[in-house]
Amino acid sequence: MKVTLRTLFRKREEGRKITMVSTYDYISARLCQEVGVDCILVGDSLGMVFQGRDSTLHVTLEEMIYHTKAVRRGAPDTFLIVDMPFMSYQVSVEEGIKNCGRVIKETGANAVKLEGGEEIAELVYRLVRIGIPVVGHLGFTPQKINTIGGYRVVGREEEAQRIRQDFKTLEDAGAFMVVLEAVPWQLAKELTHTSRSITVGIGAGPYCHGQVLVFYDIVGLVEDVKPKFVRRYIDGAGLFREALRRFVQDVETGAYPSEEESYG
Ligand SMILES: Nc1nc(=O)c2c([nH]1)NC[C@@H]1CN(c3ccc(C(=O)N[C@@H](CCC(=O)O)C(=O)O)cc3)CN21
Ligand SMILES: CC(C)C(=O)C(=O)O
Ligand SMILES: [Mg+2]
Repeated sequence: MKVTLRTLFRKREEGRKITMVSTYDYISARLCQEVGVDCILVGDSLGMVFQGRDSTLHVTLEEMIYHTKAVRRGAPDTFLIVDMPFMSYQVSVEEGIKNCGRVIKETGANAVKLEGGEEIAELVYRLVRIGIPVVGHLGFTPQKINTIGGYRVVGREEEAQRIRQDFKTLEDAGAFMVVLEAVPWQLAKELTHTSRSITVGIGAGPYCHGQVLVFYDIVGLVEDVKPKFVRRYIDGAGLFREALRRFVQDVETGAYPSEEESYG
């Protein structure tokens, strides 16, 4: 069954949690759909996780489109959200609309995600009226790493009021969902309980309507960063290393391939 906006809001109304995974490829997307993940986000975290960059700032629109097409082939029925990359929607409302429109037309995604609050409100309003569902992203917003000044919780003390205001502004502009990243759980709880939209937390505590993590974090393949909020469900890197070691050993010793694994 295809996941739609209505499915997601029905889940919210019934008090059932919404699941989202950020991933970038066909194989992992297939697995997500198979186990019933509601939403896949093609996150611009691919700049760090897939490309090995030290921030998300270098990712291009073409790269996001390329990965989204692969993910869509693996997960045709999942609600698919594309993270709009840095500088693809900040220059002007017109350019933002053009780029978001391209993404939707070329990839078959269902929605776009934009970082920020008041500064993107006009764009959010226009997109929603055009017919493009918008996901907001508040708290720690990686595309502002250089002004935020590194990885940290955003929304303690005076910053909380800014986030409350931005949250309301996004909802008023028509955002149907808001990702809350690295905000104090008390603030995420308050926003969730006063919201019309769907809140999805990452490092925002247990009270959001849904939770999102990066696929490669969930399966323990990311070893260079381990934010406090990540739960690694298996030691993927350990399992993969072991498999590779055995392959190398088998080739070197002649144990692979056998005649049965060959063509006569
Ligand atoms: N693999 C991966 N998972 C993510 O969740 C993720 C990315 N990459 N890249 C894009 C953003 C950046 N994120 C990050 C990356 C690192 C920390 C981190 O190192 N946090 C530490 C230190 C915090 C501090 O210095 O105060 C932590 O303990 O949480 C947090 C969020 C979340 N997103
Ligand atoms: C972690 C999620 C929210 C994200 O923005 C990403 O993967 O880029
Ligand atoms: Mg992102």
